[in-house]
Amino acid sequence: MASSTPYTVRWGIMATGWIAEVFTKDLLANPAHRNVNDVRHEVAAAASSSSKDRAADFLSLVKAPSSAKAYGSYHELVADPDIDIIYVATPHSHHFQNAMLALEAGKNVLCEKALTVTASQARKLVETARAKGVFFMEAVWTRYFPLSIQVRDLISSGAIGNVYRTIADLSVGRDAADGKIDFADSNRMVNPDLAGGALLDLGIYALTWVFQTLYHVQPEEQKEAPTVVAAINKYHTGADETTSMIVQFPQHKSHGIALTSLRVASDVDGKGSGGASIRIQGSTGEIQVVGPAYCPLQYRVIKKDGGGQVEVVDCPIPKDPESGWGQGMFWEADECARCLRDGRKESKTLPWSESIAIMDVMDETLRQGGVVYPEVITTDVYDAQSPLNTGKRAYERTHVHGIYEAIAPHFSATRYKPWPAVGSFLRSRAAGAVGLDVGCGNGKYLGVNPDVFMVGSDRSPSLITLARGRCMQLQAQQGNTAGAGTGGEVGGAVVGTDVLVADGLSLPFRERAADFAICVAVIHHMSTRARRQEAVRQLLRCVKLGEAGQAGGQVLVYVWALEQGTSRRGWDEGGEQDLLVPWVLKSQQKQQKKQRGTKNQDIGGGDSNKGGGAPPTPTVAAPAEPGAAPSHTDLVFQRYYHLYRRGELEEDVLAAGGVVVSSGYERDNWWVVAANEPVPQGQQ
Ligand SMILES: NC(=O)C1=CN([C@@H]2O[C@H](COP(=O)(O)OP(=O)(O)OC[C@H]3O[C@@H](n4cnc5c(N)ncnc54)[C@H](OP(=O)(O)O)[C@@H]3O)[C@@H](O)[C@H]2O)C=CC1
Ligand SMILES: O=C1OC[C@@H](O)[C@H](O)[C@H]1O
Repeated sequence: MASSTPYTVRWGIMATGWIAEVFTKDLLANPAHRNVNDVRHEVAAAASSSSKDRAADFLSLVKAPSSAKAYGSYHELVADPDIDIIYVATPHSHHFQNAMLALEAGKNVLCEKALTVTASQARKLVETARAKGVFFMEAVWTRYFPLSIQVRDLISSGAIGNVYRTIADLSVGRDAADGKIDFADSNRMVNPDLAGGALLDLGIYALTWVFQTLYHVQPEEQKEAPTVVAAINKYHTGADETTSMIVQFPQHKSHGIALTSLRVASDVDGKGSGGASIRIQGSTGEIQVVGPAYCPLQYRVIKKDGGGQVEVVDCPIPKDPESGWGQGMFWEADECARCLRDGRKESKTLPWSESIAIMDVMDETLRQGGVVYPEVITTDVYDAQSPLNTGKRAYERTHVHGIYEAIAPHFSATRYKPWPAVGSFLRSRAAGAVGLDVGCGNGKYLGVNPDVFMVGSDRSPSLITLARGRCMQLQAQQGNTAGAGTGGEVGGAVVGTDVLVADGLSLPFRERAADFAICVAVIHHMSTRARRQEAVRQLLRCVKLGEAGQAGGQVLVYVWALEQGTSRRGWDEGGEQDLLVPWVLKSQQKQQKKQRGTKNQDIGGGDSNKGGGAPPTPTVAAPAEPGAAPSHTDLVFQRYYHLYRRGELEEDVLAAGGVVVSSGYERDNWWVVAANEPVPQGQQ
């Protein structure tokens, strides 16, 4: 119902990435140019989890009005009373926690697709929206296109008879010559930490077409949840690269074939020569939808008795002539506005139950294909302080990963002696055992026991380059010139080492692959307890289980202690546990002098594994650790540490599902030897 004064919705934009930009520019396009006069949109604020500056830059990029506020955290955004609805534009991995943050704050929410990582998360969001009495919708923009509305209307009117089959494909050909996919492993498209993979990002659109043509149009009382048979090819990161689903509605005698891939393309030459990517097949005709499944611009109707005539309907996206902008995302925003205006909590075009039904299909598909995402992104337990809500990732990126990248050579030059207790642990491992060194830094532990096979991993590519050099050196020393990662028999001793870049929170090793693992001075760099516990869980996952009465694989973990009463640092019981600790990069001249005179016993929380982010901006000559005052030419990098209090590491082992074999304190560090719960005999 149109009124003379358009209903105005004030939007808060959560995240500042690609789609946030596209959507926000669409919000700012004049609705009159798409013949919409009953609603309008205002951009009230944007928030970045990285910094307030980034949010401000985003607002100026999209040309938001100067009244729009910039926030440096998602928490501040959802607390703003001048916002009616939050648009969640973070990666899929974050949707559950971020949407929940907004719903819990009593905000209406439009959340990007795929709604969540799991169906159970989607159900929790819906329950919360219902309990809070707020509007909530999944942002599948395609549903609100005039083209989609026309196609659904044609089906409902019986224009092609009973629809028995829909074939829908959304695939992008990013196959690379070296067998890889043309996305960096860290990219959200293939990174399991960000719920990457073809299905959740692209397959959702193929399923959208299956659902809006076979399910949405079913009469309410006959709505039928489908079954699914799926096949998945996994990429080396663990995300799905090609996924095919047969979605069956047995009572309606219909099949949906939903296809998606990062290897092959729906539009093979980028010119549309591949034909329609969606075919909706009815008893008396067929509708073909042309263009990418997320943003099709044409459909064709072919009737069985049409004598070869094809009706072609173009549905262009109107642009705002002033800005030249218009991408078609404004239609879903208009739907949100109308729902808010009319007091509706869910959209009839994409009801909650339908989003959940689609998530159920995706859940089952991932299950059948064996795709497993990390717990931190699949949990359906809301945590306002989850790193997904606080942006601690950015904090670690700045104060851990980036720093190790920047200081790697200096760090390595001062960290070459194995800690004695770690050395003893390694030397006591059985000959032929396979061990992991998670957060291996420059690889100083890799050659301690030449009778075991060691695989080192680290988050920092620069440190791994140094560690790789160390592997080569070890093998050369032992007469094996074959190079790192090869192993071989040398003078009776077996040499086997290899190194790779990997994040301690998503280790690429097969479950139970190792006999033991070490993780020295790594976990204290993780900025939430959940992440620290997840790191322990990952280590335990990689080592063998023990049968009743028999020890399984052991995991040695070292972390920096809060109780450092005897050290010069002055930290002790009851003090602040989360600290920034300076790393002073001495001016070159001083460094050379120091290295010549160094007797580095090298114990203390100075090692790390974390690296790979953007290089941090060091300060010059900030106060350093007591006794190490920097001069004005020194660079000072602030590294983040969580200092463990007595007993905390053991608690984390238990929380991660492990058992404590032994534990103790050694020179400013707490350590623990952990293992998995022994498996009762006969159950292994
Ligand atoms: N409807 C559509 O056509 C499209 C929808 N999408 C959907 O939008 C969502 C975002 O995709 P897209 O914009 O391409 O992604 P981008 O990587 O471009 O942006 C994601 C943003 O999320 C924030 N963020 C918070 N935590 C993280 C993290 N750990 N890693 C990366 N980013 C983080 C960042 O903003 P900040 O630092 O400011 O917090 C970042 O800029 C996805 O769910 C995707 O499926 C994507 C493209 C098209
Ligand atoms: O939603 C989307 O549509 C367009 C694609 O390029 C993008 O990867 C996806 O997120």
